[in-house]
Amino acid sequence: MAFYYAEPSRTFNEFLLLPNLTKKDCVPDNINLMTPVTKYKQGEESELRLNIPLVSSIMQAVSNDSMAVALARNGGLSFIFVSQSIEAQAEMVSKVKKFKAGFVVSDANVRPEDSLIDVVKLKEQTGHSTIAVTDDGTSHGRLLGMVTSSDYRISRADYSQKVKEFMTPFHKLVVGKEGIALSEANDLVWAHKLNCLPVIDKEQRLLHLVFRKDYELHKANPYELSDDKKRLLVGAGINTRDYTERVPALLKAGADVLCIDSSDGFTEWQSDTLSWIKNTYGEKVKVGAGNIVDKEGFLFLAEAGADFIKVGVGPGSICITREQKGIGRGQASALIEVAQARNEYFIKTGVYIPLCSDGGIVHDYQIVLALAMGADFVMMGRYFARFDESPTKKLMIGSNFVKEYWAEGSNKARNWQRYDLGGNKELEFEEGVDSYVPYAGALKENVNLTINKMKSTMCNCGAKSIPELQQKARITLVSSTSIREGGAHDVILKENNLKEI
Ligand SMILES: NC(=O)C1=CN([C@@H]2O[C@H](COP(=O)(O)OP(=O)(O)OC[C@H]3O[C@@H](n4cnc5c(N)ncnc54)[C@H](O)[C@@H]3O)[C@@H](O)[C@H]2O)C=CC1
Ligand SMILES: O=c1[nH]c(=O)c2[nH+]cn([C@@H]3O[C@H](COP(=O)(O)O)[C@@H](O)[C@H]3O)c2[nH]1
Ligand SMILES: [K+]
Repeated sequence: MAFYYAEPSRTFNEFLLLPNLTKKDCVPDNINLMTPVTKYKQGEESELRLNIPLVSSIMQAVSNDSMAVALARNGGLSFIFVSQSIEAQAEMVSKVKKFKAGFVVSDANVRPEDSLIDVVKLKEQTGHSTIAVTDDGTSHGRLLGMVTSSDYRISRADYSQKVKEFMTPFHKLVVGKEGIALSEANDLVWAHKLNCLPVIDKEQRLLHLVFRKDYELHKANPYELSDDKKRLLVGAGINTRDYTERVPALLKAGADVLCIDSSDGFTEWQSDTLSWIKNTYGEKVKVGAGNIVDKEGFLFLAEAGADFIKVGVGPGSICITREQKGIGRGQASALIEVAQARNEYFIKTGVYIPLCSDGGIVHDYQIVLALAMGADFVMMGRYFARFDESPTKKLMIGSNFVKEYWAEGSNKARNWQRYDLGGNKELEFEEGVDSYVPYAGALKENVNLTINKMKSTMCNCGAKSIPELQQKARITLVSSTSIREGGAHDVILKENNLKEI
């Protein structure tokens, strides 16, 4: 006979946190959001920790290198999406590892023999008006000059004119030498009234550009997440098919942690993948697994060697897996049961396995709720897709800006070879939708606001750290009428266009 759960499965929306005594030192400045990513033994510390408990989803529409850089600079971590070729994914990882704050790789480059028309086209394509002239037209070729808008006048221009005739030649450029510190580069920018300083190596090859306008961006990032060589941390998704080739390539590119990306982690595909990684590399390579929604799934992946475990089947904003396959569980119920299993496992074995709550976060407070329920960090897709740094197009719909956001199980994402499951194409069905999300601006401002709100909630709960919150939180179910009580009610909201009379 089938097994029946006694309780219905519940979502984050059905719970609230109660205030605990807030002591006077429990203020936002004193709240520590550091959290473990990978498993550790009792009395030891996790080898990989986040400064804020947020990671971005393993999705084409969310986690590329620009998202990874922005998020790591603010204390969280991205897992670069796996639904692309091994080479392309490794290249993204490598870009994050090579990132140096304030030093950009030039993305608009020409050869001296190219013409003004090429410059104009390139400017249109990239949106950048500072163009490097290198011997081979690549971003790391030998630097021969620079072109900016002030070097030519479109109205009078002869489009066939060669770049070498109007560029600012190398001997007139102020340049920085390889190894220059950002502060020194900025001093040169200011001393010579430059807009851009090229940095070159001993062979005069172009390495980076340092822009005056980026100066503001170089302000301290107190949460920045980096390794012992001051390189940003980055994660990468893997699948249960091509891991013998993908994992070595990602590690070579510098990935700090891996995570198996799947809707269903309770499979022998996953235990095989984990075994292969641990047998090949031992414990030094860290890999998360999932997704699961119950104690059985947790224990299976824990025994298989997962360094962290991801919880969530079907809660995501773009997910239709529950509708399509009838598989899933309310995210709160899933997390509560898995967290209890994790705590029991810790008591029994002395090994603490961090949990990641994946999908379904709609309000900032729900992040705190997920942490209070036992998650160590949360993975979000919709949240991050809204920002400038996500890989998707920003569009105008009506009078609003939106960004594209599509599911990994949508046809759009599946136009990628791993979805050739060998079966009849006509029998395939989508497990996610293609959508838009409201555009929200830069990651930094949004994450700062979210962190501020989370700290405020934690102050009410009298918890100065995530472990303390997990210990102390008091959580209540809410009835549907108390949800109504929680919003503005029985008043006429002013923003409802009441004109003054
Ligand atoms: N968290 C969620 O609720 C959901 C997430 N998704 C996302 O969609 C994407 C695709 O997820 P899935 O379809 O679960 O991908 P998947 O690659 O894990 O599984 C696809 C299919 O391939 C099979 N399979 C896996 N490894 C195999 C191997 N080595 N040999 C033969 N067959 C194998 C699986 O059993 C499954 O039928 C992921 O990005 C996932 O995160 C999709 C649905 C729900
Ligand atoms: O049912 C699904 N079908 C899909 O095609 C799909 N693609 C992604 N995901 C999962 O959704 C998470 C992001 O959720 P949010 O947008 O709510 O943050 C992600 O982190 C994934 O766990 C999918 N789930
Ligand atoms: K399964």
